[in-house]
Amino acid sequence: MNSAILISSQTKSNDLIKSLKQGVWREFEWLQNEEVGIFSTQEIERFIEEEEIHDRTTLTENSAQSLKSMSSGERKNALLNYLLQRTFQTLILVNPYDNLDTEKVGLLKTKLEEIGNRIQLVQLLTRASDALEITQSYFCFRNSTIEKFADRQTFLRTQANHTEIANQIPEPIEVLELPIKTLISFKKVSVSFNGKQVLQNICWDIRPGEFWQLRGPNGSGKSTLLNMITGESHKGYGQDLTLFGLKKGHGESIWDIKELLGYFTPAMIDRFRGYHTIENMLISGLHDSVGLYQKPSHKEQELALQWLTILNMSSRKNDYFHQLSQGEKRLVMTARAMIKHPPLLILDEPTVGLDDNRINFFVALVNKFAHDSRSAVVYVSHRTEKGLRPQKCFDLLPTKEGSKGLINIT
Ligand SMILES: Nc1ncnc2c1ncn2[C@@H]1O[C@H](COP(=O)(O)OP(=O)(O)OP(=O)(O)O)[C@@H](O)[C@H]1O
Repeated sequence: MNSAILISSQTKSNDLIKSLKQGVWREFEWLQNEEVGIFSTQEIERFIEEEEIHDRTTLTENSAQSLKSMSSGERKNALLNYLLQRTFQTLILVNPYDNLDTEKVGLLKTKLEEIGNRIQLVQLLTRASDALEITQSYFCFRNSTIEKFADRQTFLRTQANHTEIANQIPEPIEVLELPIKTLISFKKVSVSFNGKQVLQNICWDIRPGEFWQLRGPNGSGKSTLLNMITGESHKGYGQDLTLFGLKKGHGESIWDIKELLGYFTPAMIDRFRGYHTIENMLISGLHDSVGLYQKPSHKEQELALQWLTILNMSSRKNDYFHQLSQGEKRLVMTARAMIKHPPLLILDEPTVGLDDNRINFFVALVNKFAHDSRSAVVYVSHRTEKGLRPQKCFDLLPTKEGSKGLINIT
């Protein structure tokens, strides 16, 4: 029986999977006796860790490329191919389309519908609209219980409506103004890896206050482009790339860049292991660290409280960050990236894994921030996020000679 279970971004999917396999839920008791494979981003992260720490290349035995250096789409394919070589009777899929471009989502759906005729699929989804057409029974995991829906229509009706944020975005303590007209300037920048051309003659200027969406299919070079801005990639050296008025490779340090940048990508949370309160986590955005390592000032605490009020978390300022759900952590980390109104804010696929309710709130927050602040915003996403209002899109269009860039005014 192919099933879909709607979960929220608060749900700890690993715990839910464990309880499903242990037969805690009557509706899924049959899972106890099954060979179960798991298809999720967390599983991919686990295999990457195995590769890095133990040098085990389970998913990439027949590939010249490491799992870590693969794009999200390539990683998903590697995991799916691995799972399909085993003899599982059931596959549990956790948000299988996260990080995939529209074409890959279509291909994966076709593949899963075909697999769903042979083995059982249990989909754990934060977005109701992701449920496969071949799904036969629909559930929701809410208040620690599993509830059954009468049919697909009732299940789909759970999707929330668009929301707006009424509060003004809090002003920063210090305004970071740069006396320049262009924050970032790529002029005919090209990148290749091991002879494979990824980016070709990219020209892109980001000016103060602009709201961009960066789009492109899996592997088109979005992260490669962003990594040249954040300093995570050395591919910008020797090219015509200007970051905050400084030509790349002319003495700028990673700290100079960090000061001017707000950045959030969900992987930051997966790698973060520290113990900090939510309040301190937010304030750490003013100090360019993840987690606070000094006593916060009264002004900083006041500012954090204003942000927590926007996030509807003001009563929880002293809770520990690691105790939050995935969705709550995302919101706190996004606000952390916004708190100092950096000249440039980069949000890299921030809504992956969030549920429909939270996505609506998140989109409203980003729209509001882009509108109220003087920060430029670059928002990376495969999905056309309903309600998001970027002014311009930078589209990467893959060709045999690497991706070309195209600017679209929305
Ligand atoms: N360090 C590396 N070594 C080899 N190849 C790499 C490396 N980094 C990126 N690539 C390759 O460059 C291409 C672009 O990767 P990138 O991660 O920038 O794409 P992306 O558009 O961000 O993809 P996705 O949407 O899937 O995250 C991919 O084919 C990827 O495998």
